[in-house]
Amino acid sequence: MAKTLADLRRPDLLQTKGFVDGKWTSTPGSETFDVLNPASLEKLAILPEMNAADTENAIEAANKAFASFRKTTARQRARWLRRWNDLILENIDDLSLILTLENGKPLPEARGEVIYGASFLEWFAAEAERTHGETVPAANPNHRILTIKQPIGVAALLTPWNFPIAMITRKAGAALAAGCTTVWKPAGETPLTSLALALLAQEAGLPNGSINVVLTLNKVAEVGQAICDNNIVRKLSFTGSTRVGKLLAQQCGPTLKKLSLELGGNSPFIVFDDASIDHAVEALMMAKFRNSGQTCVTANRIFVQKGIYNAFSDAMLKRMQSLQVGPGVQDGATIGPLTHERAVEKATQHIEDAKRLGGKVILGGASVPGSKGYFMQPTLIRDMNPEMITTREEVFAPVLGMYPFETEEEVIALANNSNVGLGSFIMTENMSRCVRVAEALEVGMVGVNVGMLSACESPFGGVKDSGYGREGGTQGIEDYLTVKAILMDVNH
Ligand SMILES: NC(=O)c1ccc[n+]([C@@H]2O[C@H](COP(=O)([O-])OP(=O)(O)OC[C@H]3O[C@@H](n4cnc5c(N)ncnc54)[C@H](O)[C@@H]3O)[C@@H](O)[C@H]2O)c1
Ligand SMILES: O=CCCC(=O)O
Repeated sequence: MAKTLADLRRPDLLQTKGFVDGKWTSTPGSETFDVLNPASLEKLAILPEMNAADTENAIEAANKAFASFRKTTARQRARWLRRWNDLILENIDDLSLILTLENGKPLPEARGEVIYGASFLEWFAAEAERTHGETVPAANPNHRILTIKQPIGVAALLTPWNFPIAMITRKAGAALAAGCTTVWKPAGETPLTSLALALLAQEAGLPNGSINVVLTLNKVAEVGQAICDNNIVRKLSFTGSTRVGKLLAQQCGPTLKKLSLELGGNSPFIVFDDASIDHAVEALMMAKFRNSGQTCVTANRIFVQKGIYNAFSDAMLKRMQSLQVGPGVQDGATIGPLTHERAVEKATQHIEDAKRLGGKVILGGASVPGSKGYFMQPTLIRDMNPEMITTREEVFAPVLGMYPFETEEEVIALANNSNVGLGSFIMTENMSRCVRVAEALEVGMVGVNVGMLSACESPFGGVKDSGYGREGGTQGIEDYLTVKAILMDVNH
């Protein structure tokens, strides 16, 4: 029997209200929205549509809490984060199930995301105590200069639907470790995991008001504007599309908030003639099909050198034929539904466009007929060329297009011919080439003979229209800190 919400060991992890100042809240008579299972379109929960006034209350609560939270010791915050990490891992079965039901990803992948998400809490718990200042040699012999790092203030954390657990822990772990209090706005499609995380954070002892969760699906523009306009919010971190990232950056102009924007990508995946085919195929399976292709760093343009093109394409076809499309709760499913309907339409348009411009579909090529949910067949297209839409736009679906190339210089130019620069992947046994190409790519991250760029200890982020700021790594906490210089006259 496929699992449902009735299988939760702790039914209280399914919360259906906003979370403000440590209390579950909804305004009586307020509008509501439905959270749907993208595999079946069944309703999972009905949540309150929160509005600008609710958002202001959440910001006020975070501000009130900041007065005392900022003074807590880093060690105390680290203890809370570690306890939160432990509680998340203790409840991994329930969190994975809620994640699979609201987002669609297969249960084993959901478990992977829970572990990945929790790892940011453990990482930032340790980083909390490493936010050292400096002593600076002063030019004036009577002066001494120190720097200290302090929490920037209330942080607004806006997360997408593709990694609803890991994206919030990556932001909130850093913010709370730094001593900031937070207002979360999860994607309306996948808010249930954020609510479960907030509940566990409260159990871990994090003080009231340090985490507040605002819920909306249809009033997202109003809530987003209320966050941007509010002077109390000193930091905004957003993961999502470049379009919305630019809008938020404009809206935050008047209040000069510090921003972290982790936006769209268009990752090149480059296979050179000297690559190990088996290894490159497995790396591409990971880079392309994680979360059914809905990852900001997903391999989007697969460049394969001519000498290996046919052999690689045959091997990839064979490997892709083993993928199993199905609801994420179904045993053996490796490709779940896409998270919303727009994604199926977009992928279908990309496939039709590639066909029209000479691409050859050798596997899949359409949505899954007769299914209620948002299922797309894993699709392999050969003979892609730069005129096609997927060369410029991320497809965000299990659709893989292969482009032939001849030389290293040519593929670097092709890879860099993009307005975004987030992830990239290089497959080769030649280490000198790895270094040359990695240095030449205009991106924030390069995977060399790996299909995964994600690790809590590694800085994650992009260049160009992929945004700015880094999450994770030693850099992640810095985005939530300000440096204060203290200049002293020691002969006074
Ligand atoms: N970088 C990523 O991880 C990521 C995540 C989601 C989507 N995307 C890209 O964006 C494309 C479109 O997906 P989408 O339509 O869900 O992305 P989107 O950018 O519209 O939505 C992402 C998040 O932004 C929020 N949002 C939307 N409008 C907002 C506003 N005015 N103010 C504040 N928040 C707002 C949404 O609620 C959601 O939480 C995808 O196909 C993909 O290419 C990238
Ligand atoms: O899609 C955005 C983030 C994915 C990741 O952290 O691996």
